[in-house]
Amino acid sequence: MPPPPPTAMLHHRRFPLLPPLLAAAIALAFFFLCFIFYRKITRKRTVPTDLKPPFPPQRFSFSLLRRSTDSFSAANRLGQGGFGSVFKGILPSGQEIAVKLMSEASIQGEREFHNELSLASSIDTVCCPYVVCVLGFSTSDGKRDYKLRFYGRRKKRRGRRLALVYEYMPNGSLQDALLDRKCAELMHWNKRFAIIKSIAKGLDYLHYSCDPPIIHGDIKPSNILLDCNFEAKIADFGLGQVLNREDEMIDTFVEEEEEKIEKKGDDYGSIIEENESFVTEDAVVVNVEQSPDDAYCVRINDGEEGVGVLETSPSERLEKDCSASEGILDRISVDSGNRKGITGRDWWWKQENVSGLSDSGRVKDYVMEWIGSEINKERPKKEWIKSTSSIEEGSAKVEQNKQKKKLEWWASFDREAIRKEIKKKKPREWWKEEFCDELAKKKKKRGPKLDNEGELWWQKDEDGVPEKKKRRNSIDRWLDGFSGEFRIGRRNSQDWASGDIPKSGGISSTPSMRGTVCYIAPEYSGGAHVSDKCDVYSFGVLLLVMVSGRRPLQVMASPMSEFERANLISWARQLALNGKLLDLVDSNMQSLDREQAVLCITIALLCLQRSPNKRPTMKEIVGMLSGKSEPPHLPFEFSPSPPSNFPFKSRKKVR
Ligand SMILES: Nc1ncnc2c1ncn2[C@@H]1O[C@H](COP(=O)(O)OP(=O)(O)OP(=O)(O)O)[C@@H](O)[C@H]1O
Repeated sequence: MPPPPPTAMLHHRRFPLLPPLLAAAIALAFFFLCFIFYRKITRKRTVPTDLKPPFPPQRFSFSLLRRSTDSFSAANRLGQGGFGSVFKGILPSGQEIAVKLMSEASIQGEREFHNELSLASSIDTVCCPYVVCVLGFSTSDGKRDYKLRFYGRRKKRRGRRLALVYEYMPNGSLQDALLDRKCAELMHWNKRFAIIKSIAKGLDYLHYSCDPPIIHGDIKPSNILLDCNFEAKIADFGLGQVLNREDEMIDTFVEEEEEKIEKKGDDYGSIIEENESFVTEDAVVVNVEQSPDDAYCVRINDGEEGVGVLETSPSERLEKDCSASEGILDRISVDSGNRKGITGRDWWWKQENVSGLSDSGRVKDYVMEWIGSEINKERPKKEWIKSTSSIEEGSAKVEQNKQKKKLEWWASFDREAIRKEIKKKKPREWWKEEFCDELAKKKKKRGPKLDNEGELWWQKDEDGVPEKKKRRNSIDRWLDGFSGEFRIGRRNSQDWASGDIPKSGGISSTPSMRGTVCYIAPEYSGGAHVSDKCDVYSFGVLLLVMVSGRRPLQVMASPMSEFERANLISWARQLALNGKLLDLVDSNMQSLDREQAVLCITIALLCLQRSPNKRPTMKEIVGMLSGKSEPPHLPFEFSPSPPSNFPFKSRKKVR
């Protein structure tokens, strides 16, 4: 009898595939481990080692940001903006950072993300220490972000997460430090003047030294951040745009034409004046601020159907309809009936902390009354404020005709023809010689911003391999889709209008109007091209806020005495007319330099002129502030003693 085969031999015969299967499993495990090891290595590369500018913003891994901010904990939350929250984080190297986590649902947030990154590559924060440095960004791919549910099915946890990483600014925003915390450091004139100069230099850099030049588009105290020494830097380029000098020239041309028509007494000219001056000069009705408990706010908001709503209280309100595309005001009415419920348009009212006003309901009434009287003062012959019914019945037709006429007039401009005309008449304008030629020279020296394959720096992966050569995910395709918008330097207004999601969660900004109401230049709402003079206007408002240490619209506890000061801009103009500019200065200010304070207010009034052409450039303003150029004179209309033979009429159009 033959001996029984050894058990191993038996197994071998029973499972002939076992050895190759085992070998395959070991090989697979080996490859898997290699893959994990490779991922670890490549991930490590996404943690930038040297975060000292200049450098193009780097890609951070989302998990690193999550770890450095303690999972975006509430304790690390620095603030909340329109497109998401900002958190403090500490990198493994010990470097402090601020991470702006874009809100998941916000389309505008995605735009801001893209915009900020596109523009960040143009800003050299070494040359210009007055701009907050964007250290990097992170895009987490939602597809891979799963969590295991208890019954074993995998569920998508969240979508794509976008984050921007900035240098950390320990003293937060100017809004917070000056207006809310009222930091002692900012009560010294020297500090405030230094901040003013820094902001001016920052804007000058953006307008004239950046390649390409940039319009910030949203200058306001909450976008000025303060470092540990209370040095100011400009932040938040979410609404920034590349400056297009040609468009600016066309605007100048159109403005000149408007003025010609106005001089001729054309009816249409007066329509523009009415519409624009309402926004500009009676800024009280369009001002918006996140109010403190004791402040009173009036807001214009871009509603769902492109309707601008001016609200003064839930019970009384001013309402103004705007054309969604042009922002043309065509109807204004006062509804003085008692409103029981708060409609959708009253959302902002609910958002504001109105509890502080409850004991001073009279304040609202006074403000309302005052707004009415101010508007009546401005328009003594024309009944601007009427009951809703009377406007609808009586003047709807007239308004419609005016509106039609205005639209026709605008449509009559052939932009291409104008462009040609301008080039023919003035073939080499200063801006071409000084600006375009300089740009061309710079470009030659530095080489193009795009690499050989026409890719933007941030479209490349962290290891430098162009993204095109790799598998592209949805974020990349999306980013590509938007990039053209910035190269041509303009945004389509429809892009904004279609956003629908109010910035600041309905608190402070309105992206369809491209700025923050109250700081926004009047021509924004008139459908004009965005120019650097829009930043100049916002800088003017900021100057007044810095000198006075208060918000642009605010009524304090005692309504009657403070009443005429509610609107900072009107009040400043009034003081200028009375020759009492220094009354505007913050009463808490220490070691005031009166000459510098007067200089600042004068510059502010120059910046706040209705016509963008009349406003100084940021370069001129820097010259004035640093004493290199002649101190400016007040705009003639605000001069306290006009020649007696001149029929002076402040802020009013002679009709
Ligand atoms: N780099 C930073 N360092 C320190 N704090 C910051 C930094 N960036 C933002 N913050 C804080 O986060 C807040 C929110 O900033 P964010 O730019 O998102 O919104 P905002 O400018 O206040 O509002 P909006 O989005 O309407 O313009 C700021 O007011 C500031 O206090």
